[in-house]
Amino acid sequence: MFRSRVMSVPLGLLCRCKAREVQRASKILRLVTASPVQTVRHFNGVNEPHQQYEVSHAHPRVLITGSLGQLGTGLAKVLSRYGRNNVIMSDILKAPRQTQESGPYLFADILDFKKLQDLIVSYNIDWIIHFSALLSAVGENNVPLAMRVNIEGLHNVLELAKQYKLKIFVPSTIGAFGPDSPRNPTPDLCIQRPRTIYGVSKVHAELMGEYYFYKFGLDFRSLRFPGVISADTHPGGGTTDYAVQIFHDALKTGEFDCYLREDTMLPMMYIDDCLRSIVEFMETPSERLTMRTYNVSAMSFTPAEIADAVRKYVPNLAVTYKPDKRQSIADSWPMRFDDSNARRDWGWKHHMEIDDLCRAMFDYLTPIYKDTSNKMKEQVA
Ligand SMILES: NC(=O)c1ccc[n+]([C@@H]2O[C@H](COP(=O)([O-])OP(=O)(O)OC[C@H]3O[C@@H](n4cnc5c(N)ncnc54)[C@H](O)[C@@H]3O)[C@@H](O)[C@H]2O)c1
Ligand SMILES: C[C@@H](O)[C@H](N)C(=O)O
Repeated sequence: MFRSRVMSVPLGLLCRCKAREVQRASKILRLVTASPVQTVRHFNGVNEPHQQYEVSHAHPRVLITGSLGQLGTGLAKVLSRYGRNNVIMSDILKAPRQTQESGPYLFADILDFKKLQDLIVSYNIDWIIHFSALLSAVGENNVPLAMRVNIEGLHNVLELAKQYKLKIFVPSTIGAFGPDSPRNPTPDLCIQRPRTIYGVSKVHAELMGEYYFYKFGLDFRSLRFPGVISADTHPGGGTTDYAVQIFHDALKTGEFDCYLREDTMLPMMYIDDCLRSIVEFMETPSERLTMRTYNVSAMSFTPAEIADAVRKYVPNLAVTYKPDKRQSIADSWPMRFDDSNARRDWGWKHHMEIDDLCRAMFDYLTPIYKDTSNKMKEQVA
């Protein structure tokens, strides 16, 4: 459970008070700090107030970097249980109106150390959830940028988390393993020689975080995720994106071109399980963790298997397989994940299997595509 920070009594106030007044002053301060909700003024670099927000002191204040991506959008909603203004979303993109209206959203480039420092101090941050990254396929297309965002960006948040004693979560991935790792199943501890800049940057993150934990006592936590599947946001350019695209194409055209071979088995997870794992892991007391980086798993399937599952909803779906350069990335990744350590240490359990995932995707997407097609018909008529 999160323990709220103890506010210190200002020295000047104490010196001026006699004993009875000291007691009275501390009582008042205790009352003020015990109050679960306070209005906090945030200041920008020129000492102008940003805005006033009601923040809950019973819960951590969380900064999410890269929060407009596939995972951040969902996690911000899940964490709103900590209080609407306890979750600070940040990214380098213009946020949709809905995000801007749902709580604090700020521009923050992960490469800008000072700006991040300003946010952490001004918003009195307790936890950082560090999502900014270039994923596997886009990373291979721009290696220098991937090195900057995924490696330099990580250095910035690690150093700030150390400086301000924050708890920090940095996701890792099945992509942190390579062709020399055991692939079926892949355990937590084994050889890691990934062949993508994305994978290399994630091994770097795991090792740096663990180093900061042992050297400086930083509460660094990481989960290695499978390919994450969600309906409300599009994935950001990974090798597992096909498993989201198939649902959209099935509903839009009934035809799907898959860039992986039909027998390419990869670990996958539905977004709700993924987000729940982050919250449960972050809320686990440190003493229960025997490691700082854990595999988490849900299911594994091939493109042929997900196509069959999708055909229960779109029976005439036609799929063609045209492997491209993402095939060699997928061929170097785990086929199944061994997550027994996460299950043992902090009780990790997935809820969704392949049929649950298909139901959830169609429940969300079918009305949207029906609505779009009705509107198009109306326009033509
Ligand atoms: N989605 C998955 O399948 C999956 C699986 C395993 C691990 N992960 C990890 O989870 C994290 C989030 O993944 P995601 O799928 O949401 O990614 P995403 O690509 O959807 O989102 C990443 C976000 O980072 C932002 N970003 C890029 N450059 C930035 C910069 N310079 N400063 C600040 N923000 C910047 C982007 O604008 C984007 O919104 C990543 O670290 C990723 O490696 C994702
Ligand atoms: C697996 C994960 O890290 C991401 N979806 C990718 O394919 O790059």
